[in-house]
Amino acid sequence: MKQIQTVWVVGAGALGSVLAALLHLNGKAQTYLLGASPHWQKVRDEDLLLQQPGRDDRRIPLQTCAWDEVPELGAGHAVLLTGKATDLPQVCARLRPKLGREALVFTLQNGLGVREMAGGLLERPVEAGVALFGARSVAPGQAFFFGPGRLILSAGPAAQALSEVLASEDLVCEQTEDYKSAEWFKLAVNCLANPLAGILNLPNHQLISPTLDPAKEALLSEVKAVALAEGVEVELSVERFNQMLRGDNVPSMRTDIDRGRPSEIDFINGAIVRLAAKHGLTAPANQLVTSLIKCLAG
Ligand SMILES: NC(=O)C1=CN([C@@H]2O[C@H](COP(=O)(O)OP(=O)(O)OC[C@H]3O[C@@H](n4cnc5c(N)ncnc54)[C@H](OP(=O)(O)O)[C@@H]3O)[C@@H](O)[C@H]2O)C=CC1
Ligand SMILES: CC(C)(CO)C(=O)C(=O)O
Repeated sequence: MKQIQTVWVVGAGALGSVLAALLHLNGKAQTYLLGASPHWQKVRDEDLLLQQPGRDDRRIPLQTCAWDEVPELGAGHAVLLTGKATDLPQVCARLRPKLGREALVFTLQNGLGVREMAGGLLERPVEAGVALFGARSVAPGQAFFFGPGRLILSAGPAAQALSEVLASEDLVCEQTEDYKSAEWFKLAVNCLANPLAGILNLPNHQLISPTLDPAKEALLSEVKAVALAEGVEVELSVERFNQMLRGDNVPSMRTDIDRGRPSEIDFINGAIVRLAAKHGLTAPANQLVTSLIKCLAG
């Protein structure tokens, strides 16, 4: 059986910081947070402040690693790609020279085709998972974890090995043989939550307002039609979406707009528009939010 001794969490954002903290708290693998941002620097200098609704704040003494400190990564090492999909080309270019064939690589990022893109850039198979929970960093050195969460991994020995070191009562790790359905389910959630939060500047618990249900229905019906054309049935309804997104988190696309950096829209609603065209369908609602987000964030 594969075993993971060391985890390199690549991408020191909200998701990466929370995962690194959970790994650290489990204590089953040595964990390093790899990044370069002001947030990463603050964690390096002063630890991570982990905040979780209903829990006391905790300071987590995460080990950090700068890009020029990364050693050769081989057997027993796992890399979790957790930064923005838009940063993958630069991240993979830095990572590739360090990666031995035996190291495991997982992408836990949102967006369609991210796994294939990472695999192409790294010239190796990449495992994947979808993170069904919210995370947010509102100030350097701090991260909110809207847990407990679920992580659904593509089934296999690598997923088993990651679950051994990552699973806890705060994060249930599941495996699925039908990863495509899990990926599309999460994509559908993101196609509703992310552009609406981005455009309207609303947290999750306001996105569930019935006033927005027609907009969610319009987006979701197009996502489902495109998914069907791709051979996937998406088992999401607006009702289920409204039950899922009850927390205080603000979807990550809003953070992109607030920080003035490119959004992941091309991997989310933009992917629906492209695939609709490929199948001779139209996706006007997804096209609309894609152009609005591009106007706000690029
Ligand atoms: N946030 C969420 O709830 C969820 C997010 N995801 C997905 O996870 C991936 C990462 O998203 P998320 O963690 O939200 O992204 P963040 O916006 O928190 O972080 C993205 C990158 O921004 C840089 N960064 C972090 N903090 C700061 C700061 N204070 N100032 C300037 N730059 C900063 C980091 O760069 P560096 O690494 O170079 O240090 C980091 O990798 C995306 O694909 C997203 O869609 C998936 C599920 C839930
Ligand atoms: C599910 C959601 C919307 C978490 O809030 C997310 O994946 C994101 O913020 O990108």
